Amino acid sequence: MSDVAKVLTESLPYLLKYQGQTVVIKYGGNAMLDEKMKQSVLSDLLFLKMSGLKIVLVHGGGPAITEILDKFEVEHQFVNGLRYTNKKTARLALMALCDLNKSLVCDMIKLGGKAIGMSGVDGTLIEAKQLSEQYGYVGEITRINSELIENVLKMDQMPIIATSGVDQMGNIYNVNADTAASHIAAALKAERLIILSDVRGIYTNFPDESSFVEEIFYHELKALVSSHRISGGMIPKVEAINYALKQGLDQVVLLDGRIKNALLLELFTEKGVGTLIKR
Ligand SMILES: Nc1ncnc2c1ncn2[C@@H]1O[C@H](COP(=O)(O)OP(=O)(O)O)[C@@H](O)[C@H]1O
Ligand SMILES: CC(=O)N[C@@H](CCC(=O)OP(=O)(O)O)C(=O)O
Repeated sequence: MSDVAKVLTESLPYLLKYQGQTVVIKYGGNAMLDEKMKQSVLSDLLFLKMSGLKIVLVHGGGPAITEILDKFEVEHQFVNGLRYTNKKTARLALMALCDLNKSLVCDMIKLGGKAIGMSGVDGTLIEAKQLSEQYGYVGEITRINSELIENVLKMDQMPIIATSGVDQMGNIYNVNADTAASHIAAALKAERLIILSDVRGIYTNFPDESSFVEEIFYHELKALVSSHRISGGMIPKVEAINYALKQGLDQVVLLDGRIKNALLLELFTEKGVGTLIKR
């Protein structure tokens, strides 16, 4: 059998396994910076959709938000991995994320796919309230309009979601994209949540390459946060993973969005390439 035929044949059990399953993919802003890799990730997402998976793409855009804030000379800083946000920052974050959102939709169309881009503000997709005064207009999610996402999926379109939130008074909140992805996965009762970042996975002693782990239990991950071996943007990810696992997902996978075909290797081969976090 040729190598190509072998690969195709071996993918059959996975195609059957994932048929009709909902998979939420969180695509981080740092992993999106390389244009070539971005196109490759989008092409893998389209491949997965055409293979019968219900793909929901939730994206971040930290670097794009930073760029726009710098351009408008708005001061910004991160506290515990979350960006302190005032009213102006929340609007500029929405602006940057929506711009990115539409460019992802255009890229998907160019690849031959069908996608609908939405922010969490549209249709109150992500309803939020103030998390704490400490962070200003950073949102804590109070409800996900899962019906809206399900309807988009029913239309055979890929939902692409920018994660700003809104409250009943029309106030805009800056919602961390990992947090949003975990709430969306839980609300949709998704089979899987995959977080695409700019790191191979979890390191028990970051950045020591030899401390990379293929599998880890959540309680072990939590211990790494307590001992300060997990920091920065990884902190909201750990919180998000906790939420998803508590809400019933069996596992969450952290993957390097800069590895070519990481998603296909993770879903369609025996051995994944990232870190699997279990309950
Ligand atoms: N123990 C750890 N293992 C892996 N990454 C870690 C760890 N502690 C901190 N990090 C940092 O977390 C970063 C991922 O978070 P972030 O930059 O916010 O990504 P994204 O833009 O994908 O949301 C990694 O690039 C790494 O610098
Ligand atoms: C509250 C908060 O920190 N919001 C994030 C929202 C974007 C995000 O989460 O993007 P990444 O996934 O690329 O990090 C921010 O302002 O950067």
